[in-house]
Amino acid sequence: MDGEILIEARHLSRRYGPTLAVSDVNLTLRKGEILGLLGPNGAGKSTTMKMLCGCLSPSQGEVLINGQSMQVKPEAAKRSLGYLPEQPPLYPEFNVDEYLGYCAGLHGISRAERVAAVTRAKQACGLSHMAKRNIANLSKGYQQRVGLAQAIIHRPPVIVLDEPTVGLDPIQIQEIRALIKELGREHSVILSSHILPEIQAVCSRVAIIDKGRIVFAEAMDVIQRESFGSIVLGLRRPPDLAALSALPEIIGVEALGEQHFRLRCAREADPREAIVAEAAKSDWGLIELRPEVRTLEEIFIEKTSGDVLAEAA
Ligand SMILES: Nc1ncnc2c1ncn2[C@@H]1O[C@H](COP(=O)(O)OP(=O)(O)OP(=O)(O)O)[C@@H](O)[C@H]1O
Repeated sequence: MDGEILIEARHLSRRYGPTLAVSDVNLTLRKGEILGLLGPNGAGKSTTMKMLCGCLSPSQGEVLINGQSMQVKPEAAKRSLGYLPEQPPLYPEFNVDEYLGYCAGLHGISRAERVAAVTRAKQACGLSHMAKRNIANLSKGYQQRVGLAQAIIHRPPVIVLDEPTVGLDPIQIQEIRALIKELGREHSVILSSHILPEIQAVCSRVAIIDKGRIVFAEAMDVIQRESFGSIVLGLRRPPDLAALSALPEIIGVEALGEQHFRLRCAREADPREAIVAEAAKSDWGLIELRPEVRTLEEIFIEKTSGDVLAEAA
């Protein structure tokens, strides 16, 4: 994707004393993207999000928001950014209008423009009918909507959401995911989560973080296309492996048994037709041809299995 780059993290690292929580992370968020930062507990998601938002200084590296360096020009960088931390910064004794008006003021929105800004944010987050309700009396789902409304009150091009559905019930989770997708039409979004279906439901791209490092990053549609990354082939009269390796767009061959093979396909390739044609021509006796689906879950477990096993233990 070639959209304008709105967040660029370059070689970000962060230490807490002896703990290296984030190590040499490079990330980009482009216009129009919803990027999911997925990782097991303790992987470094929150630390990364805090550094992206300028709430925590990196031990090393740099963050650019809309071309402005968070380290050199934090005010300019923060103007382009809305942030919903894991614990939303709500004042329970305020009503929704009061709180959002206060947040608008913090973002430097003039008094004359505040009412319009609050109205717009309430509308975008489905809060118009809750305007006079005290935040303390709202359900957790509606409190999260208020958290999202404060993140977009100054119409930033980018919003950063740290674990936005934690602690919500299943219906609230569906609603907040739908709302994030809706906000993604107007804003580019980066959200962190340790919930795979969340990333699958909401994001256009995923980066997996494990032990402070980005171990995988790819567009969702490529993952779905690439889930077709290999083919299991069964042949009654197989040739030698070199002949299978020579098939078009095959980049690796593994024998699964005497008559079964796993063929790894080149990125975005679909060599099925060519394989069938060659098998017929060379009389290999084709008995099976099955694309293998590699789900995000499998990729996640493969890339983070150490942690998952440790957690299970
Ligand atoms: N203030 C701190 N002081 C010391 N260590 C910290 C601090 N904050 C985080 N850590 C450690 O840094 C590592 C990364 O933590 P972080 O909160 O960024 O991970 P996370 O992926 O957001 O996890 P979770 O999903 O559990 O919130 C963990 O080992 C954590 O214990």
